[in-house]
Amino acid sequence: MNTMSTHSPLFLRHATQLVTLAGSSKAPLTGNAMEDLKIIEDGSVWIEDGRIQAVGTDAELLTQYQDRLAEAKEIDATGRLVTPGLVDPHTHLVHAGSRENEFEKRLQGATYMEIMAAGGGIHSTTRATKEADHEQLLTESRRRLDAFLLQGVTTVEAKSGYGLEWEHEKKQLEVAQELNRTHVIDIVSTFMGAHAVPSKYRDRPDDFVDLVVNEMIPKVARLGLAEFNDVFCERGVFTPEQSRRILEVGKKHGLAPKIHADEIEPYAGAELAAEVGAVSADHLLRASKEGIRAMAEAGTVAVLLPGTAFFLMADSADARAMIDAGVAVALSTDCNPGSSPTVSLPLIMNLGCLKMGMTPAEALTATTINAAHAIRRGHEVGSLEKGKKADLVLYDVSDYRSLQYAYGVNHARTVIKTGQVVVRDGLRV
Ligand SMILES: N=CN[C@@H](CCC(=O)O)C(=O)O
Ligand SMILES: [Zn+2]
Repeated sequence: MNTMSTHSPLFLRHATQLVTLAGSSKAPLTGNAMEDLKIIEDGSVWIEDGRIQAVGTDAELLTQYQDRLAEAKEIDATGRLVTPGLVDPHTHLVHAGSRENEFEKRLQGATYMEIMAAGGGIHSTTRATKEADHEQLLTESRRRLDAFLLQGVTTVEAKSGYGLEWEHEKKQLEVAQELNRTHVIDIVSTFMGAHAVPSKYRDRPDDFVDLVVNEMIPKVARLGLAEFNDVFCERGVFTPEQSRRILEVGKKHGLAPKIHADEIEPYAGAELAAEVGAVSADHLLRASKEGIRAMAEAGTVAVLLPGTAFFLMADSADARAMIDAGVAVALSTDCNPGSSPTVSLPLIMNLGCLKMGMTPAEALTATTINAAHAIRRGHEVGSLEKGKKADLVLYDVSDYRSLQYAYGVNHARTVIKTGQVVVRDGLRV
C-alpha cells in the first residue's frame, strides 16, 4: 500500500545497533560480504515523506537537522536494535484452508510426494482455494499478513498456484493485488500456474503446459497481474524441459523467471535456473555442485527455506556451500499450508544458523537486502540508506544476534512502514 506519510518527520534516535546494510542496492551480497551488516552504534535515522532522508550517528544527524528538531516526532531507540524491515521473498500467502490431517499422516510415515500423488497436498489446498470466494481469500490472507507484520516483515512476495485454472489463478492474483493496495505490507506478485498438474491432465501433462503457456501466461501479462513466473520443477510434477518452456515463454511476456528447484530430488533445477537467467532458484535442498556453481556465475539468488526442510523432516539445503561458492543467499518462510505453515522470519533465521551453517549476520543479510534482491526490490527496500523506503523494525533487544538466538520469540516492538508507525509496543496501530 502506498502509505506515504504526510505527517511530521520522524527522528529515530540512539539505536544501540542500527543495522543499515548500506551500499548494496544494486546487487545482492555474496561471500564474506554477507557478514558485513554495516552497523552504526548510537545510530539515528531521519524519515520524511515515507523515505529515509539521512542515516548516521546521532551526533551527525543532530548537526544536520538541528534547525528542524522542533517539527520532528522523536522515537527513542536507546538500548534497542534497529534493522531494515524484513523481506519475505517466497510465500504462498493467498490460499484457503489448512492441512493438519496431512501433518498427522506424515508423522505416521507418509511422504509429502506420496500424499500429493494420492490427490492431497497441493491438490487439497487447490480444492479449498477454488471453493473460496475473493472475500474469504482476502480475509484469510490479510490475517496472515497482519501476523507477518507483527514479526517485522514489511515486504512479501506472494504466488498463485492453488487455482490451476484460469478463473482461480486470476482470483488469487487479484486478491494479492487488493492486499497490496489495502494492507501496509508491500506485496510482489508471482504467477505459478505450473504448481501442480491437475488430476484431469495426469496422463497428458503437456496439454496442461500448453494451457499455461498459450493461455494463462499471456493473460497474466496482459492484465498486469504478476511480475514473476514460477514453476515447481520436480520429478512427478514438471520436468526440466517443461519448466524451461514455461519460464522461457514467461520471459517473452515480460515475466521474470523464478523456479522451485531440487527440493525433493536432484533434478538439475539449479542448472536450469542459471540457464534461463532466473532471478532466484528456491528450495535447492538437493542442488548439485555444478548447479550451485552455475547459479553463482549467472547471479541467480538462492532462496533457501529451512522451515520447509524442518517441517518435512528432510535434510536442509547446504547454505554454507552456496555462500562459499559465491551464491547470494536469501531466506524465506515459504509460508504455505503444506510444507511450511509459518509467518516467522526470525524463526527461519534461527533454522538457517542451526540447520544450514549460516552465521547470525548472514541470516540477517539473507532476510533483508538479499531477500529484496530476490524479488528485484534491492533498490527500494532491504537496507537503511538515503532515498529508500522508510521500512524499519525496532526490537526489545540491543544485539542483532538475539534475533537468531532466541527462537520462537518475537522481539519486534515497533514497525515503521513507509515512514509510519504501524506496530507499537508489539501491537498493530
Ligand atoms: N513445493 C512446492 N510448493 C510449495 C508447497 C505447496 C504446498 O504443499 O501446498 C513449497 O514451496 O513448499
Ligand atoms: Zn513455494
